[in-house]
Amino acid sequence: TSSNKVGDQVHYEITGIDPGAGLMKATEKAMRDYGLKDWTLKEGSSAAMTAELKKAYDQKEPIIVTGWTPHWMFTKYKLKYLEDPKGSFGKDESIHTMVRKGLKEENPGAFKILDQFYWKPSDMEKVMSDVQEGTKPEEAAKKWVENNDDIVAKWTKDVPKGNGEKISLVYVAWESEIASTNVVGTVLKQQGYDVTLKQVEAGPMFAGVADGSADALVAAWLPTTHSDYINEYKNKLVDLGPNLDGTKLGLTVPEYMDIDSIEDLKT
Ligand SMILES: C[SH](C)CC(=O)O
Repeated sequence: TSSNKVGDQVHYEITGIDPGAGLMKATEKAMRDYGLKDWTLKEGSSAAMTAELKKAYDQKEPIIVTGWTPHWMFTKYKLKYLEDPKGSFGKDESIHTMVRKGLKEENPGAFKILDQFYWKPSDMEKVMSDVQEGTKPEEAAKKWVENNDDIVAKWTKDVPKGNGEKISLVYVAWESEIASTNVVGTVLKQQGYDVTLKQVEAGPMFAGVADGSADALVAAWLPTTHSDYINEYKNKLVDLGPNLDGTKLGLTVPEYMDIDSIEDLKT
C-alpha cells in the first residue's frame, strides 16, 4: 500500500528536533496512538531538521518532519500537516510569557513590558523569515520594532525608562523563540534595561526562571506542549499569559507527497 511505499522511501524515519521539545513527546505519543511501531523518530535540532527539509524539498524527495506554526517553512515551502484524527498533537495553543518570582517587585518596568508583550503569528513570521534569509536575529528584531512602533507602544505603555537594570531572558533555539526573544529583548534594551539573552535547552530554560537564575522566558507552549515542564515548576513560575495565540504542532510533509493523514503511515 502507499503507506509501505512512503515508509520505505523515508526509511521509516520521522526527522525530529531537540529531544527536550514538547513536540518530540507529542510525536512519540502520536507514534504510539497510531501504532507506528516500525518507525523511528530521529532526534537532532531545529536547524538540522530545516536543513534536511531543504535538502529533500530541493530534490523533491519524500520527508516527514516534526513541524509547528508559526514557522517560516510554511511560507518558504509548499507543506501540509498530516491529519491527526486521534488528536495526538492536541488543539491549537498559545505561547505564554513566564517570569521569576519577585521580578514584579524588583523590576516593575521590565515586568510591565513582559506582561504587555503580545503579537500575532504573522508578526513573528516576518522576523523569522528575515532571519532565515540571513539577517542576524538582533538586526531582524530591530527592523521589526522600527516598522511596528504602534504595536510596540502598547508594550511600553506606562512603563518608566530603565536605568540599566539587568534583565536576563532564556530561550531555546527554535526559530519562533529566536524571533520572539530577540524582539522583546530589543524593546527592553531600547527602554533602558541591560538585557542578556541566553540560549539553553528546554529543561534548563524552565528551570532557570523557576530557580530565579534567569528573569523571564517568552517560550512556554500551553496548555499541552510544555505541560510537563510547567507541572514540574508550577508554583515557581509566574505565568503572565499568552504573548501569541494560534500555534499548531504536527507531522509535516511536502505537498508533493501523496499521503494526507498520520493513519497513512501505519504499515
Ligand atoms: C518546537 S515548538 C517551538 C516547542 C516545543 O515543541 O517544545
